[in-house]
Amino acid sequence: MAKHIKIFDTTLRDGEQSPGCSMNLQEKLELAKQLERLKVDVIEAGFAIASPGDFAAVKAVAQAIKDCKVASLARALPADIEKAYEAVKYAEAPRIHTFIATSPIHMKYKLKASEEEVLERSRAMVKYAKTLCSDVEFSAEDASRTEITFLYKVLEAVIEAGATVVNIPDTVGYTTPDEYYTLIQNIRNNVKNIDKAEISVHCHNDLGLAVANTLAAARAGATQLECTINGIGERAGNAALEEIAMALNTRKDLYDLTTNIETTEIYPTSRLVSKLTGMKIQHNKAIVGDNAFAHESGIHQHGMLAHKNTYEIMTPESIGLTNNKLVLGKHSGRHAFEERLNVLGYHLAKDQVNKLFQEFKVLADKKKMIYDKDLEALVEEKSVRIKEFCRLGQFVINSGNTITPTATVRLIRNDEEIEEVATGHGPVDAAFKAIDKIVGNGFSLEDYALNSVTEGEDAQGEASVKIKMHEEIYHGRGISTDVVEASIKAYINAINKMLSELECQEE
Ligand SMILES: CC(=O)SCCNC(=O)CCNC(=O)[C@H](O)C(C)(C)COP(=O)(O)OP(=O)(O)OC[C@H]1O[C@@H](n2cnc3c(N)ncnc32)[C@H](O)[C@@H]1OP(=O)(O)O
Ligand SMILES: CC(C)C(=O)C(=O)O
Ligand SMILES: [Mg+2]
Repeated sequence: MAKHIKIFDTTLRDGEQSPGCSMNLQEKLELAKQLERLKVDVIEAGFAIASPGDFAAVKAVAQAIKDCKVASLARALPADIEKAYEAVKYAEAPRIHTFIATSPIHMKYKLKASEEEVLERSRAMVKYAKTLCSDVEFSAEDASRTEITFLYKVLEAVIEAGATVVNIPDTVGYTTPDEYYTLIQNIRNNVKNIDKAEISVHCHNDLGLAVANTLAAARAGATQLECTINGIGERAGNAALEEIAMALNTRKDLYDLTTNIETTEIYPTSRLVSKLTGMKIQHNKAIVGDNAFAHESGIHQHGMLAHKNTYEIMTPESIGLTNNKLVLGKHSGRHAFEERLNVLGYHLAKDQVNKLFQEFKVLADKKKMIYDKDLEALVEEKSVRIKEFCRLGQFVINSGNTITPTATVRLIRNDEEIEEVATGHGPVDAAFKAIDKIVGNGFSLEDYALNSVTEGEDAQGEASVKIKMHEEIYHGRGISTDVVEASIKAYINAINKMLSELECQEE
């Protein structure tokens, strides 16, 4: 009988620590609901004390999620632990996740604390967390570089203090599969009362070994695996949930382990994370990359035609990927349209689907073929998860290599038309400056990129922008066959997101 192993998703906490990957409250809620559909066991929703925005997001996730445990990270400090509990206490199954570094280098230079002090603080803070919450996870940060007998001592102390889960992080992605296997096995064999707690592992990808290390730990008897969607996370990222889940699923013969993961929700979740964070998925990424199920060469195609198992060790359908190329056209109906949106990770209210369906028909009249990426761009641009504070009326650009680029932009705000003119370094810069004049500034442009969304002469250009206000980043996307129009729409989209978030915070 296969053993069950738990999946702890930290996309909303460690994943969000990826540079440029921050999400706002609505986005975090949307992702948490998708993680619930994916059936992860634990959602680490954030680090409650890090900022008021983080606190609000952890609390909102705790209130919304019914079927997963919800955790908040906390340093081994009373104020952190209190804040974490204040946010997660609304969950059906709340967890406080407290941590402290145990390696010599972290204790000496970062914490400036002796082994005795760290041991005592670990014990005391788990004990304190237990007075608030019955489920307490303790992480020995940088465990893989910790002196082993000290690690045993700390783990014994926190288990005695009531920790329900002990996590053994490879914080800096330093270990290797053989070494990590032995570490987990040694912990199982040498730590007193280890069977009273779950053994969790948390791997980073600095050497590209995060998933391999996680799987080695699973074989050695770890009972909880920490990971993120698309492997996003601090530096080179965390172990990728989709790779772990599909490795365990595909190699049941080897691991004999089962998870609760609903694998057909993997692809939608991956797309959603990419959209929300603005972090593109490399084409050759395992499981969820564009090429993961593409067969280019003749011998492979011949093999596939003869029998799919010649070159496919899992089916695209098993991760929720169905017919990912040409999808819809102008004769498609609402049901097929909504079904495709679900596959792409968008679960929208009926009125939102109806609104988008009208837009889709307009696009389908212009474009012969509608691809997934056209649909994603449409949803993002039409901003179904945010309020439309302002929208583009019209714009005129005067540009060339011998004149100063000038833009006239007219926006519609509360049915009022407002027009401004500005010059810039190029047509896009001029248009953004004209928009700044209308909406006022106080935010800055952090990033701007332009890509072709699909192939062919009617391919659409997709602009993506990131703007920053009060340390929060807002992503905007815009799509058009005209790249200046795409850029303007992306900028307005980001501004609308920012204004929606500010309105939410005021409520
Ligand atoms: C491995 C990981 O992923 S750890 C999680 C990383 N995530 C984050 O850091 C989230 C974002 N962080 C933040 O917003 C801020 O760093 C905060 C709010 C948490 C803390 O901010 P500040 O109080 O300004 O402290 P700052 O970040 O500069 O320094 C960290 C302090 O916490 C201490 N500290 C670090 N880890 C721990 C711990 N686990 N337990 C107790 N104290 C700790 C450090 O020694 C330092 O203390 P000092 O101020 O007495 O020197
Ligand atoms: C806080 C801990 C679990 C962490 O993220 C790490 O050590 O990488
Ligand atoms: Mg980490």
